[in-house]
Amino acid sequence: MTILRIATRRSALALWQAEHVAARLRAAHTGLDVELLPMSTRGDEVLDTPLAAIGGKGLFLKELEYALLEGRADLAAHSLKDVPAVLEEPFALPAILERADPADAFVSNRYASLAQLPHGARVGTSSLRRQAQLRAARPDLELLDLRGNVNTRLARLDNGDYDAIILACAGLRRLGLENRITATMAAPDWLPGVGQGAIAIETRAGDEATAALLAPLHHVKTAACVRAERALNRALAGDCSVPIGAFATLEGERLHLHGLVGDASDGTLLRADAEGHAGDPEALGEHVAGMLRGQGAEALLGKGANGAQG
Ligand SMILES: NCc1[nH]cc(CCC(=O)O)c1CC(=O)O
Repeated sequence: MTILRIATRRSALALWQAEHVAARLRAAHTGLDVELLPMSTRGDEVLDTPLAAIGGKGLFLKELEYALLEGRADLAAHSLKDVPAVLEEPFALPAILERADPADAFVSNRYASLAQLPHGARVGTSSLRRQAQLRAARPDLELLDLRGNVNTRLARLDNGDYDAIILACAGLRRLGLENRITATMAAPDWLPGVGQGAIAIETRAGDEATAALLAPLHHVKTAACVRAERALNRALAGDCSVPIGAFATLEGERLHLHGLVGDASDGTLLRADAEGHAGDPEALGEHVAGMLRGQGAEALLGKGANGAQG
C-alpha cells in the first residue's frame, strides 16, 4: 500500500491545514494511507527577532524541506502566504487548494471597527503590509509588534496588550474562531497578503508519483489568481521585507489584479489594478508591478528592512 507522509509545522493552524490535506487525499484515493509528520521550524521558535533579520519567510519552510529532501516526508502543506515568492530548488508547488476567505479581520474586544478606534489606540501587528495600510487609514494609531501563532496573538489581545489586532479571516475560521472576527477588512480598499487564504502543497521537484496523487486537490481558478499575485510580488521584491498587498479575482477568462506597495513608517500607499487573461497570470502580475514602479514603488523597495511576515 502507498503511504504519503505530510510534513507540517506544529501550530494549531498548520496542523488543521495538514489534516485537511490528508482528509482530501484519503477521500480522493480509497486505500491511500496518509500520515502527518509534525515538526518545529525556526520561524516558530524565534519570536523576538524580526523575521527578515534571521532569514525571512523561508524559515517556516526549511525544516519541512529537509524532511522532503531526506525522504522522511513526501509533501508539506503550507499557507501559501508563508511561501517565499521564489521557491528554493529542488522543490515544486504542484497543487494549490481552493482559496478560503482571503480577507483580513479586525479583531477587538471593545471597538467595532478600525474607524471607531479612539485617537492613539494601540494596534498589534508585525506585518509591514498591515502596518502600512493602518498608517494610511489612521496616522494617529500606535502600532505595536505582535508575532506568534493565532492563539498566542488572541491571548495577548485578551490580556489587554492591544486595543485591536489584525489577523487573517482564513486562519480564524479554520480554527473555529470566526466569532472573533469583529469586522472584515475587504479588498480592494484593504488588500490581503499575496496568496492569503490559499493552501499550497510542496513536494520534491520531479516527484511525479506524488504530484499525480495531488492532482484532484488542485484548484485551477485559485491557482490563476495566486499566480498573478505571486508574479507581482516577484517582480517587485523577492522577500517579505517590503509591504506588498495583492488580490486577484477571476470572472470567466478575465483576471483582475489589485496591487499595493506601501511604507509602514509613514503610511504611503501606491495602488494599481488591471485586467488580463486567465491564461497568462504572470503577465498580469508583471504588468501591475510595472504600473506600481511607474508611480515610484522603486523608492519604497528595499526600504523596509525590519521585515515581518503577514
Ligand atoms: N502570517 C501567518 C499566517 N499565515 C497564514 C495565516 C492565515 C491563513 C492564510 O492566510 O491562509 C496566518 C495568520 C495571520 O496572518 O493571521
